Amino acid sequence: MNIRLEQVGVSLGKRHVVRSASAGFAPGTLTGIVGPNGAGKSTLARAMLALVPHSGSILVDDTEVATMPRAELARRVAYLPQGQTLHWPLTVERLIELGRLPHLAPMSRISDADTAAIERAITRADVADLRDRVATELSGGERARVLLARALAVEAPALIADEPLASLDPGHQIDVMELLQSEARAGGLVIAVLHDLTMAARYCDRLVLIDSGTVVADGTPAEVLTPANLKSVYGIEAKVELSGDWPTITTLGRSR
Ligand SMILES: Nc1ncnc2c1ncn2[C@@H]1O[C@H](COP(=O)(O)OP(=O)(O)OP(=O)(O)O)[C@@H](O)[C@H]1O
Repeated sequence: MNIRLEQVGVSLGKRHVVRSASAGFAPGTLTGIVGPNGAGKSTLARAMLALVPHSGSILVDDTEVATMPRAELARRVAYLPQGQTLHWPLTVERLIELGRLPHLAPMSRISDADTAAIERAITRADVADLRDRVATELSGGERARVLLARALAVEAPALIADEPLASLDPGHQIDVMELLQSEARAGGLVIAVLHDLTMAARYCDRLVLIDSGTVVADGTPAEVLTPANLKSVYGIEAKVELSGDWPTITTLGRSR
């Protein structure tokens, strides 16, 4: 499975939120999409799920996403949306079960294979202790892990996670990044929208840096997270050390 973006544009209202974005995503790779607030990261992720109309082309294995039947796209690309609110007081287990919906024929019940996938997702996202809780009563971090479990339950060859670390404590941030990395190591195509550059540098194989709706850098963390890029895109002065296995970034302050 491959995802390829060619000259993608997205307009919301009168605003050109994504402009001429081109990038390719391959199996076995954890790619971080980074960039400042409002850069267009979530919009680009949503375009890859055909949730907003786009110009240019977004190809999933040579098929344009806009023409792909919704259920097929949902089976091929799992999606963890940003900051989702829950409206129904379902148990955690029932909520995670919803991840199997793209696999179910109309009016059919979940199969043993679906149950096994749900159990794998519960284990991988470390939410077994929450399975009988009512999802609307969870803390922000607990909810984030449960929603990740729902996305994992799809067992799609690709996963797009929009800010999967939001509201997580440091330990669970590491757990989630290790989980995303292991999905990629197992052959998955994994894309994560991230704000934490240290986590992005440490765990991602590749980073795509977005600014004002445009891809401004695309490469290894060391290639992308340069002091010059951090200054021009985020407006910060930062020290980048390349001595270890991944670049470490110390933010020194706003650039003047
Ligand atoms: N429905 C909409 N109509 C008009 N503009 C919108 C709409 N939705 C989002 N935008 C604008 O599009 C731009 C990109 O938004 P997007 O959510 O993709 O950014 P982002 O990079 O994910 O930001 P953040 O890091 O803050 O989550 C922002 O300026 C936002 O205000």
